[in-house]
Amino acid sequence: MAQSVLLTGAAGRVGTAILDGLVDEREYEWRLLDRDPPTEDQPGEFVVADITDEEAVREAMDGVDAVIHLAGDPRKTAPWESVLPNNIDGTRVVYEAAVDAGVEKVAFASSNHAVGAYETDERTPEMYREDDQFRLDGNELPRPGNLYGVSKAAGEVLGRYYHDEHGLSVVCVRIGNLTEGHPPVDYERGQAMWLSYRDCAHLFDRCIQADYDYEIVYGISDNDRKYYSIERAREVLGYEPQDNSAGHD
Ligand SMILES: NC(=O)C1=CN([C@@H]2O[C@H](COP(=O)(O)OP(=O)(O)OC[C@H]3O[C@@H](n4cnc5c(N)ncnc54)[C@H](O)[C@@H]3O)[C@@H](O)[C@H]2O)C=CC1
Ligand SMILES: O=C1O[C@H](COP(=O)(O)O)[C@@H](O)[C@H](O)[C@H]1O
Repeated sequence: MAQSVLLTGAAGRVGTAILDGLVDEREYEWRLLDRDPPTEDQPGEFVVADITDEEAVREAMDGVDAVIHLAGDPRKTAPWESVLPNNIDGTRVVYEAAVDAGVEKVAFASSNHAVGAYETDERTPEMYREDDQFRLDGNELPRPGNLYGVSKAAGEVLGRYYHDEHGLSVVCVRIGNLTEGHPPVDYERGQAMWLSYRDCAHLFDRCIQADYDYEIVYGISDNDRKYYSIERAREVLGYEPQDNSAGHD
């Protein structure tokens, strides 16, 4: 039987990359959720709801095997008044409803900004370059450089709690810079953390398919320039990225 997957934040950029890459490739039964109604035909049932609405999220979770949780405020400048409800409380609501519905796995869209403060003046810009050996691998403590990053670190810790106390399988994907078609231009940091649309779709597909307990992995393509290791994503999820920001100049 096809696995049923709830995709929150389905109308956004990451949601679009995932759906574009997987709809014809995989026989998932998609349930899509976003507070913004769809503007075109969708490949599954579309629930218009806010993730802070506990009852609506519970209903959307019914019969679901796995959740890809993307909904939230993605702005690095997002104020506390927005990240507290949308990114922190909304994420708690999603995990809680997943546990209550007996969902097996949740993949949480974390961010490079959960660890942005590792990019110190002493390390940059050298760490964005190919010959630099500095790597973050997911074992380091969060070190956010803004309140958005704090909210993503909170989502990761909530996932740890729902795994340890309730047995939910959780993978937190610290997504780099998702840009369609080509890596960011004239932006070394963005090139080091580029995630192509097809690698993004493949990575979240692996989050649905693989078995894990609690994991933090980096979501970037196989870039020559990098300061995030993708080894854990390869080992645990079977992630095999095809793109590289090198060679796009
Ligand atoms: N695009 C990127 O490069 C990166 C994205 N991320 C994370 O990935 C996730 C998706 O990001 P994007 O697709 O780029 O953002 P986006 O803004 O394009 O999509 C987010 C979607 O979530 C929905 N949403 C926001 N708050 C909601 C709420 N309270 N209830 C229901 N729906 C809500 C919005 O309507 C929107 O469709 C976010 O959590 C973001 O923090 C993390 C790192 C990098
Ligand atoms: O978490 C996010 O990170 C990406 C990349 O960060 P940036 O500081 O290099 O722009 C960002 O584009 C995205 O909007 C955000 O959600």
